[in-house]
Amino acid sequence: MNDRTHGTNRGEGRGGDQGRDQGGDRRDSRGRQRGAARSRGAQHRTSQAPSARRRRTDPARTAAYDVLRQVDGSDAYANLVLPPLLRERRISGRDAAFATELAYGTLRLQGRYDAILARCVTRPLDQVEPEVLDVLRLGAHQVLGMRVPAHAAVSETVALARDRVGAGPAQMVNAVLRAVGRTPLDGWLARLTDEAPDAVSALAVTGSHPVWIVRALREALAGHGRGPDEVGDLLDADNTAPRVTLVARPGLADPDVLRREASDADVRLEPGRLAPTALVLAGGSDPAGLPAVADARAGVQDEGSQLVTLALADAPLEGDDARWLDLCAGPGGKAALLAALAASRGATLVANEVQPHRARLVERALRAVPPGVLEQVRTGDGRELGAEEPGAYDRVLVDAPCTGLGALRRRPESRWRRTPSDLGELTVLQRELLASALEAVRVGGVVAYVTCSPHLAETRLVVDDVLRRRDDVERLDARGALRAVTVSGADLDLGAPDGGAGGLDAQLWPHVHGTDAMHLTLLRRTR
Ligand SMILES: C[S@@+](CC[C@H](N)C(=O)[O-])C[C@H]1O[C@@H](n2cnc3c(N)ncnc32)[C@H](O)[C@@H]1O
Repeated sequence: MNDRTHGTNRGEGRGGDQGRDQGGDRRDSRGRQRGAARSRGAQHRTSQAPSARRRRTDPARTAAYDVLRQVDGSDAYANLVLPPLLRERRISGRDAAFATELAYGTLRLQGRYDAILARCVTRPLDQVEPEVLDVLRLGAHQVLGMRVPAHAAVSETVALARDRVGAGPAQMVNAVLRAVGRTPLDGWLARLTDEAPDAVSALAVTGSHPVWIVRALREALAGHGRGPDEVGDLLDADNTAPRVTLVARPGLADPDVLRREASDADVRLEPGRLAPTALVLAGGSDPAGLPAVADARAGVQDEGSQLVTLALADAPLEGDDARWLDLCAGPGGKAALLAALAASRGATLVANEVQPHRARLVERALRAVPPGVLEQVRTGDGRELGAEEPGAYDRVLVDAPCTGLGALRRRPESRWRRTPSDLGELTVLQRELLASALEAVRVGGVVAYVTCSPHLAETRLVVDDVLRRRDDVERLDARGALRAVTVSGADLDLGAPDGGAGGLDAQLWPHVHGTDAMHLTLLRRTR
């Protein structure tokens, strides 16, 4: 047992502080809304006898519960369900932050909490009603992950249980959460580690990831030139809410001007650590309301996504540099950055996307781009584009559909939904899209193969397999290209050159770079 095996203190600390701070001025140290009891009391004192008073549940906790139910019951995505729900119920500011940390944190750490709850509930967990189980998970996260004092977490969660699942289950919730709270998190993690059959299972249960993902991440770390023992830190990073990062699209928004505008609107932005286009939210209100974001001169975008896009745009190229293609463009984050860069070079962009509704999102994302730069948003299968337009483009981006194992921190439930069988279909599609891109690029032109997954089957193996079938493509130095676009002086630790890709491919990591685990391979058509 070691720090890594527990693998959670760093992430938990951050998540915990965040959760508690977010309870700040309108939430007391028990994670309760300040003033709520008083106003509730006033309301009830006039109309009801004490015995008839029903305790109103905290709106933030109720919102988090409703998100969990929709994720579990309707296969919804938490990050699509929560924001409109908060808006609808007029939950804002620190209450919204509390609800967000409670919902997302509970989902991320569900595997760990289920293992702990299984040791406190008398029947097997799969025999507990899903509604009750979600209440228990929310309670466990408050007690063990958010540092809401156990007595407050228990009483608030019991009130939620009474409101949503009835008095009987509420008693059970009370007993179970008291049992959970009797052992501190470190004690639980030590016990789960001791009781796990092997080291990988111990990491999986304490770090709250499925075992197959832990295995795949260990292999990816080793395969991309890092120590497999870093996996504990990686799981921690996956369990920590990512910082909100904006892109100031070159030529459309100047990062310094954007910072000043943001500061006037009570949004504190700091320069990104790695990408010259990146600004990181350091405090204040939601940046979505900033004029530059509202009119698409800037947008929310992970710093790793910015770096790989900048690297493609700056990769050395001889001859024409006039037509660029984004083969898998929806919803348009990278296409918008590419288009802004293309505008400054006198190039044009075709953005292709197979799903019509996502193609419309691409159009929206590119609405600030000067006229004439966007040639077309093409709605079609990227696998066919190479044959339709052979040799027609100077730079091509293949941001391939993938498992998203590199972005687990921002999709709280996805680790529990993905299965190893997803890989089969995706990796066939990835090969076909890359092959099509290599047809669409001109001789001498550059293709960037990008995934937000570090899985070797989706990165190295796809590229190796496609290249094995042809002798007209060379691998370029993606690591050098990434370094060349990184803020000067920043330490872009890309690990040991990975032998399989000739030491040329680049892999970013949440625990090293603070970005999603973006993969970048750069290729050139030689003839
Ligand atoms: C990883 S996402 C791209 C993200 C995008 N580049 C961005 O930065 O906003 C992959 C996209 O590929 C699209 N896609 C899936 N199959 C495709 C195909 N056969 N041809 C073109 N696009 C496809 C998906 O609908 C999805 O929008």
